[in-house]
Amino acid sequence: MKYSLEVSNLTKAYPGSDFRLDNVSFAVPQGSIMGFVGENGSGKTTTISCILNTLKPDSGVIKIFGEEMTDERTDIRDHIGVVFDAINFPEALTANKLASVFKDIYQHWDGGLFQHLLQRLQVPADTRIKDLSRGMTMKLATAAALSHGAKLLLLDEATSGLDPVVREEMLDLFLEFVEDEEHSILISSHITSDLEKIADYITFIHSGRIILTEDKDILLYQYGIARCTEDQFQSLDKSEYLSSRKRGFQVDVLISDKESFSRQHRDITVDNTTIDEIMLLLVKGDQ
Ligand SMILES: Nc1ncnc2c1ncn2[C@@H]1O[C@H](COP(=O)(O)OP(=O)(O)OP(=O)(O)O)[C@@H](O)[C@H]1O
Repeated sequence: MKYSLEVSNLTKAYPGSDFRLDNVSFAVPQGSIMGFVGENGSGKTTTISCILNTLKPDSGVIKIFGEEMTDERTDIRDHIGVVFDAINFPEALTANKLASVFKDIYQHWDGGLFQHLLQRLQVPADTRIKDLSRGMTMKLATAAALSHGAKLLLLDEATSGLDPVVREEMLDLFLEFVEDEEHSILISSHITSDLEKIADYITFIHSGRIILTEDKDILLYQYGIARCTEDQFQSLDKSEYLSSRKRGFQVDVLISDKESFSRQHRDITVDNTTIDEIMLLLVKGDQ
């Protein structure tokens, strides 16, 4: 399998902070969308900043399109499109002015595509950025990220705070971006329903550590939550589940193969699960 992004044993500590990225490893296959989820402060932005080389990792290797990202490889950065939650475009500029700046910065800037995306997303090209709504600014940032020949998009909370209609438009664009099987996306988001719609894989991070990377369809269709009584739970072998969480008189148990579990335990109810529930059980439950 070819990978657009490979992160291996990445570590990063901040002076004066207890937080530490702890041997973070995961990979984004070419042509796919990887959802990156974790609670506030789990290390998503730190990881993405290290990938972008805007933050210097303490150790670890980051490969983009199979090549190691170093300070010198500015050419690789040209192929990475970025949309962050806090966009910091110069506020006095309009989208059209921004286009003339990007034309000089990016070797592969496609002005026609940028105008097409502005029209499609209904972003006014002659309004100053400071007068655009937050949704408009995020759409503008996305149009820019998609217009300089990027093959890998890094999206850090790019859809947070946007209404469902705008989010749907953005998700459609992301799906179209990866359609040719060459482009890939790493997207961090707290809106896990968005990731359920578009992601091919999900990586969970907790306290600076990767706790699970899995195919999304396996998570949604093969994983499950067994709703056990205390007695039923006590009868289970630890090898049969990933995590458990007591809730009143019930114990929720995360299992990785609900069909095989149900065959073994016909008396236990097993529900489908969601990315949110899996995260809760992995983070709050007992392993
Ligand atoms: N410059 C810094 N100096 C010290 N600590 C920092 C710095 N930047 C981030 N941190 C800490 O590192 C931890 C991880 O932060 P990070 O922004 O990577 O988390 P996140 O998963 O992106 O969170 P969120 O979902 O809230 O955006 C947090 O505890 C944060 O306070």
